Amino acid sequence: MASSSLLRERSKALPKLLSRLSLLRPMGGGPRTFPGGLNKWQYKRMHEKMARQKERRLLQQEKQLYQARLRSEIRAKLSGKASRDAADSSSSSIGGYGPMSSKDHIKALADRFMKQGAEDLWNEDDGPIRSAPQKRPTDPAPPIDLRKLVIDRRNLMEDRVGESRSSLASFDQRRQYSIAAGRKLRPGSKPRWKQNSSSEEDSDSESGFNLEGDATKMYRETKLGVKKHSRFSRFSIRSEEDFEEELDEVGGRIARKKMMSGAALGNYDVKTERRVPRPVEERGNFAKEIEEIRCELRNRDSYRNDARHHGAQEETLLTKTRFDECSISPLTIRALADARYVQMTVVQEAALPVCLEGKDALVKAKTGTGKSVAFLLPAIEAVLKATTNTLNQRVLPINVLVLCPTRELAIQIAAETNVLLKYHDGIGVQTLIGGTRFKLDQKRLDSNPCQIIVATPGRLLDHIDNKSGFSARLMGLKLLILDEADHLLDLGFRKDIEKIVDSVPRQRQSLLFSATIPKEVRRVSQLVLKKDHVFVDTVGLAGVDTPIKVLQSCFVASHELHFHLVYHLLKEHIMHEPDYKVIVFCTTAMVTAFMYVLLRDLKMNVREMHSRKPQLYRSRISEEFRESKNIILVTSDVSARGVNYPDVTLVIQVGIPSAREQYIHRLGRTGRVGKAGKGILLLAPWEEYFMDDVNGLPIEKSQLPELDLDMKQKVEDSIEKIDPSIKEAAYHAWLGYYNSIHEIGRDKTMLADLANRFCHSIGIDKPPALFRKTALKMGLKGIAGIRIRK
Ligand SMILES: Nc1ncnc2c1ncn2[C@@H]1O[C@H](COP(=O)(O)OP(=O)(O)OP(=O)(O)O)[C@@H](O)[C@H]1O
Repeated sequence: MASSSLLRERSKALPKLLSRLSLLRPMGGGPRTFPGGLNKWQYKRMHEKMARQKERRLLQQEKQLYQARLRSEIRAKLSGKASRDAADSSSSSIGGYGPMSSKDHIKALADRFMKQGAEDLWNEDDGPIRSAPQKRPTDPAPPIDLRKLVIDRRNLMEDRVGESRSSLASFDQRRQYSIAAGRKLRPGSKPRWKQNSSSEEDSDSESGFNLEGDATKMYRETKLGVKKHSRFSRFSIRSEEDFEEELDEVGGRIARKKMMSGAALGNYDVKTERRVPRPVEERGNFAKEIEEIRCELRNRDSYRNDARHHGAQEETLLTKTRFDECSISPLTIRALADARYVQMTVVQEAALPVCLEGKDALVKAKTGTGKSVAFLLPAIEAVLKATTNTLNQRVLPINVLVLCPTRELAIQIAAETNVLLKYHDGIGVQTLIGGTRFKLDQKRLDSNPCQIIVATPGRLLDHIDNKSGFSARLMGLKLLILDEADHLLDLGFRKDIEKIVDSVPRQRQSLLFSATIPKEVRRVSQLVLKKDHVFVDTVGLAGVDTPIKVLQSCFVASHELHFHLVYHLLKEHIMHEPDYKVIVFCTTAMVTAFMYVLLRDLKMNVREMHSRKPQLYRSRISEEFRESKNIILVTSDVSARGVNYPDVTLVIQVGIPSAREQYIHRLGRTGRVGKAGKGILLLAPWEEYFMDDVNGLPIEKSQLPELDLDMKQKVEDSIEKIDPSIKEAAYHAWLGYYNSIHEIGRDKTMLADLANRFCHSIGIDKPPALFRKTALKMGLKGIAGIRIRK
């Protein structure tokens, strides 16, 4: 018995032994298996990938060291310490100023990373973040400086005079937007396409980043307060630092000028420029002046509202500048004319000169104002320029990469590119987006090589990592574009963007576009942009971020009434708008699914779109909604940004948007290209705090309408009929969404209570149970009102 079982064991072990031996076989002939059951090629590719990753890691470290060193040198130079250090240390000096001692270098690095707000520049490899030293609580609050208040008031008066001028200018049909640039245009100078030939001096100053030249020039210009004007006198041109400072100054003027990036130069970038107070006798009665200041401040808001009101009538989108005035290919101009694009929009007029010049730019313009064309034209020019140099290359390089946050947006931009490429036979564009088969992408790339790729970050990284030869093609990249840049630089996408930026050449032009650019994004934009990039802002600090012709209102009602209200508002709108086209935004995919089923049951012509739907379905619905009238699209945030559905008459947002920016983008699906539109925000009473986040936007709080009893009953009957699994999924999704919102998610007991109220509103009495793991992850285990699955 024993010997037979031994025999059986041995016979089992034999195949394993043989497979191990096969690894040791000499090279040549016959199939071989490698550890993990990989074949030879998979094994080889795995090793190549690992080697690439290692190389990338090393490069990254080296890059960081280099950049840190460079920053230290700049800092040392600006503080004048370098020469002393050079004298102290025996090491050689570069260009007249020596490197810092290692001690100073470490101190400088610490300064730079410990600066408040530098967390975004922190890298995993840099080690843990420590908070900046806090101000001691015992520090007495600074006394109110009455003199400063009076001086501030004078500045306020100046601002007001400036504003009334600009408002007059707007009556004069002139747009106001600002370009914050490292290089400034001279008074009366023309944009590139208007100049016969650029002077040598100009091209010298633009070539490369001359540390000394640029910094000194910027300093001189900022210090002297030089404001230069281009041919487009309506552009106010400011250095980026001016702009940053202005942002900081909103709450009251600070007599300081910041130079270079605060995060990069530590304290050395702060120049103190004292305002000289006027002698006392000149100042008159302080008390009276202070009272006037108060009055001024009170009036200021109403004055701005007035200006906005007038602006609403005056805002025009198209400028007098025509596309054929700018130096783009005649073939593109023909295509533009075919698409009936003759005059430029404001953002195109402002951004094209900068982008065509080859400068890095961060561009902010309202939703629906033609940003896509503003970056696609330079994209085509970049390909044309690159093609002349790459005619004989065996592999066709990818010259332009456009990154978008959503698949629908990528498809739309590729379609728009094709419109502009109508007469360019040799140039192609392709999309790389999730939700399609990877193999199909590969086939398309091989059979139909293209120079322009429009991609979502995840799928692009798949190709970089897994498609042999793709990274090599990316080495020909000349222009990187981030559409909806603030979203792409958000935490959700940032890591992917960092990886993509690491996979493309450093010598490239980068353009970032969005309708919203929060301050924090301006800081991290340096992940992609060069330091001397240009900031083109067609909205301006005093401007409103939303289209002026869109009427915005807000209803506050308890959850139980939300679905009834949505139905009522839709009915009303349909009655008054024969060609209605409505988008209803919900907080999550599953809440969207619930809303869709409800409205469908209420016999509305409704479609649904969210991330849980297959890509083919999403594309079909997107196309149908674009082409149709008298239709309602219920959607999650997949449709919030960039997608251009023409003639949307109403946007309803149910529940709080994830951020102010998201509110603006969702609203921007209506009122495109200067058209009129309507936006309604529907909040529960406890969500009303969001109104502070959208402070400054012209949203009017509206009275709740009387709800018809029959209609109420109808909605309740429909809710009753909805499948319990849809309701359950909606509850779970709702809980997840609000848990992730800081203001609500931090008080778990309250969250559970609110979730129960939502539960009632969708017709469930008892909240559905959560998986133990999910509850743990969400920090909801053991919270009253949260049920856990047994
Ligand atoms: N010069 C032009 N003349 C007329 N129409 C234009 C012009 N440029 C763009 N458009 C139209 O403007 C509409 C909006 O353009 P686009 O989608 O590029 O806006 P956007 O600024 O990118 O909006 P969002 O911020 O929502 O992404 C499109 O329908 C486009 O066809």
